[in-house]
Amino acid sequence: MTDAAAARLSVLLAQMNPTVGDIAGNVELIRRTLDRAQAAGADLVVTPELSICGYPPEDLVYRRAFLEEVERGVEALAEETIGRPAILIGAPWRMELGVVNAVLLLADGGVQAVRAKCHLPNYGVFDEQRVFVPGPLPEPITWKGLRLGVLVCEDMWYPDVAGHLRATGADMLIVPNGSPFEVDKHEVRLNHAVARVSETGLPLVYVNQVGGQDELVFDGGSFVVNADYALAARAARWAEDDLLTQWTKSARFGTWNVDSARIEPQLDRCEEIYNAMVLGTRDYVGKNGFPGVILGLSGGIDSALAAAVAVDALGPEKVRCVMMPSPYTSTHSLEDAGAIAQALGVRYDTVGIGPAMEAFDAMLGGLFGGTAPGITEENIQSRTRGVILMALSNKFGPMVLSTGNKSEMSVGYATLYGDMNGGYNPLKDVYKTDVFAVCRWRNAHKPAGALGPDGPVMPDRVITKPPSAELREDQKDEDSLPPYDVLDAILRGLNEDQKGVRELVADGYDAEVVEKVWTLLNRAEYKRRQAPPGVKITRLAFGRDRRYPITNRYK
Ligand SMILES: Nc1ncnc2c1ncn2[C@@H]1O[C@H](COP(=O)(O)OP(=O)(O)OC[C@H]2O[C@@H]([n+]3cccc(C(=O)O)c3)[C@H](O)[C@@H]2O)[C@@H](O)[C@H]1O
Ligand SMILES: Nc1ncnc2c1ncn2[C@@H]1O[C@H](COP(=O)(O)OP(=O)(O)OP(=O)(O)O)[C@@H](O)[C@H]1O
Ligand SMILES: NC(=O)CC[C@H](N)C(=O)O
Repeated sequence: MTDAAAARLSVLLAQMNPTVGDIAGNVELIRRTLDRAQAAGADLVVTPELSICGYPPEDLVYRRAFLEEVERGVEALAEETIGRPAILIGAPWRMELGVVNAVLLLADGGVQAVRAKCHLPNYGVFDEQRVFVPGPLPEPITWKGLRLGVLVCEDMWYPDVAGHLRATGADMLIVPNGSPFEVDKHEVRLNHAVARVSETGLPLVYVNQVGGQDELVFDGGSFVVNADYALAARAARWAEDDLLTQWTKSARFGTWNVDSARIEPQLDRCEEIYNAMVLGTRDYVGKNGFPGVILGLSGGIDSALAAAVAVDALGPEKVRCVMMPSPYTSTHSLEDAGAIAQALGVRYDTVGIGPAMEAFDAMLGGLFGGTAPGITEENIQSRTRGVILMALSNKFGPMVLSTGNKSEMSVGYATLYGDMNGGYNPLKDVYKTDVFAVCRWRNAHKPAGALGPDGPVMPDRVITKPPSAELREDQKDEDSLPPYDVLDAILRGLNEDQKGVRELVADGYDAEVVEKVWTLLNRAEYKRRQAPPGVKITRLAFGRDRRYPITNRYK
């Protein structure tokens, strides 16, 4: 593509994994992408939203030095474009109206154009109105005779920006995104894209970020929808990808369309959830510089899944598991924990907690004299395990993974400063019923890019036996909680669907059970506020998605 009369164009969708705040590192990533794009013969490279600083930069945007470093990075990249492909990059950008969430066209050695995001999302996990000002409706960027209609992420979720670009002569819509993962969200994105194509008659290029950032994970899945609504290209999910697309201009209609590109397959629900946990864990551990992780392996399903995720994310040599039996630990738990460690190929140690339990009984006996043993003593077991894991973390450096699933985090069935210890929790947004399904799925499949074993990662018995915390004789989770299928259905109603107790009772759930779950859910807010971060998977994850007061008398 060299001039206005040309009818061919090659666009590279650069689905990259930037690190928030690592401007030099991200500039280098973009520079290398530019090298590959040039080698592949691309005319234009499109990178994700705020690609130079990573998304979301949050309050870093308030810092002048940060914005200045971004500007220097942009200048350096602009110089790289002499005699090379042009590139659209995302950057927080100082303008007269304030700091905007911008897209810049770098070409021929300079910044050729700047466009700002109009719709700043401020719901769910997003807080963009806190740090950015909205831009005016953008007009197309003229480049080599083409009119590029650039809009940023949330701008694609409404008709007005695309409509204005169409009205002002855009040839195509190009959307850089920082769109975090939620189960089934790729369909939602595609539906918005097709709606914009249908309203404007223009093809649409969607480029998403990939990678983990604290509680968010970005799943990639960049794509192109042609003007006839056909999906013309789709990049890999859950991995960096350069998706090269070849475009031609129809001599008859004057429209641009992709006529050759890869279309990667869709994934099923369990594979999505599993990949989200793996990438979230890999990037949290890697981007925060830990040599590996350590976790308590009980022989139960939650720690088995956390261990499998960690091994698939980091490789077995970076995962350490510790069995910490008490007098209540069953033989099958010891056998199963050993079998899981063997299947995963991880270092496995055993540290019994019996001596600590006796020591606490002796130390506290004088003060506890005359009281019946109960939850207090059970929590001491959990806390002893937490102390052991934190000691190993301090001594050898691996970060502790905590393993509480979303059902437990909802009702507060976890011990503060005990099994809630940890730096990151891969299962935090996965309900127990999904834990079962995902374990079955992983035992039968190994996802692309996983560093763990090809075969099963845990014995079947770990999935089929009744869950138990083994904090006293013959304890089962279902002694104190409704069966997990009922509990999770009620929790999904209360959490993701924002239903009230009365609505759930009208849906057929037992009033007493719903009341109990609602009370437990509210009461556990203080625990969740002290819980480690974990990857967002559902429409409503605990964390920024759900901001409830701790001190709260609303019934
Ligand atoms: N509003 C509030 N704001 C701040 N702190 C508050 C608080 N309310 C209580 N607290 C504090 O929290 C303490 C209670 O919390 P905590 O010490 O954690 O103890 P607690 O929640 O009473 O007990 C732990 C629960 O988790 C269950 N558990 C434990 C371990 C594993 C599993 C499993 O199934 O995997 C289940 C166990 O059966 C029990 O129901 C109170 O003693 C008080 O100090
Ligand atoms: N005997 C044990 N040895 C090592 N770690 C343990 C042991 N018991 C509990 N833990 C740790 O504490 C976490 C919570 O354990 P608990 O058994 O109470 O609950 P759970 O939700 O049933 O988890 P799991 O399914 O992993 O057993 C476990 O996931 C594990 O990391
Ligand atoms: N970065 C954004 O603007 C994200 C908001 C958008 N609705 C999404 O999740 O895809």
